[in-house]
Amino acid sequence: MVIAVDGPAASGKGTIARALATHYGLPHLDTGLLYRAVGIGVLRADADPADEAAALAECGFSDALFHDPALKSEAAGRAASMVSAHPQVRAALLARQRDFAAQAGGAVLDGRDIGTVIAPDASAKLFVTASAPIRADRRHRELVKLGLDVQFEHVLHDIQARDERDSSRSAAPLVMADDAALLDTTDMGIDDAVQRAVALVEARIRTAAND
Ligand SMILES: Nc1ncnc2c1ncn2[C@@H]1O[C@H](COP(=O)(O)OP(=O)(O)O)[C@@H](O)[C@H]1O
Ligand SMILES: Nc1ccn([C@@H]2O[C@H](COP(=O)(O)OP(=O)(O)O)[C@@H](O)[C@H]2O)c(=O)n1
Repeated sequence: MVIAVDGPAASGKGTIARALATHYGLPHLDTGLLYRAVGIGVLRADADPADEAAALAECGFSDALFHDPALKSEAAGRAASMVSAHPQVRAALLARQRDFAAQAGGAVLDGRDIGTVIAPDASAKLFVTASAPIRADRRHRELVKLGLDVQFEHVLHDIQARDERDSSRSAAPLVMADDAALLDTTDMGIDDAVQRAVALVEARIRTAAND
């Protein structure tokens, strides 16, 4: 079984994807980490994330980079959002994600284009969202907990800029797949959101079994 979880920044998609992976005993891939790894590579090379060739040169990173705390920073998120708009970068990272989705037994992946591009035939697709101020509040708390000195207004502005960039790019923009179930977590705590996500996946599986 493949479960696709997409949505904008700090909507809770990673939390939900991890919980679904535990619930169904499936491996999980946070695909945002791939774009963050390229973004941080570009920044460390003192290059411009808007430069497609410079971004493409950073696509050969190893999985070890996923554990680098710098990937969590706002700067990495911003750079990731810029490098992810380059079609050649998306193409370079495609096989890694498709291979993960195709492994025996299935997988859970979260990102922006899982249900539309990476795993269009996924058994269940969720599109997780929440209002921008709520998402900014969650991300702000997360960054403060990590010991980073960031202002709420700055995080909100960053999230809104990323929403705009991710939704308006021509290569695999952030859009809800036609056959995805919408999960708005604005007024839900984590436990409620996870319970609702499991219920939506179960409903999807039941419908598929009856088809
Ligand atoms: N429903 C929720 N209510 C409150 N906090 C949440 C909820 N879902 C996630 N969070 C918290 O918000 C932050 C961002 O969640 P995360 O799952 O990483 O989002 P995303 O993967 O969409 O960027 C984390 O600190 C997480 O614990
Ligand atoms: N499948 C994906 C995952 C992330 N991304 C890009 O990578 C950036 C960082 O993704 P992320 O999932 O780590 O970000 P958050 O939602 O956790 O803030 C996003 O703003 C997107 O531009 C993408 O284009 N496609």
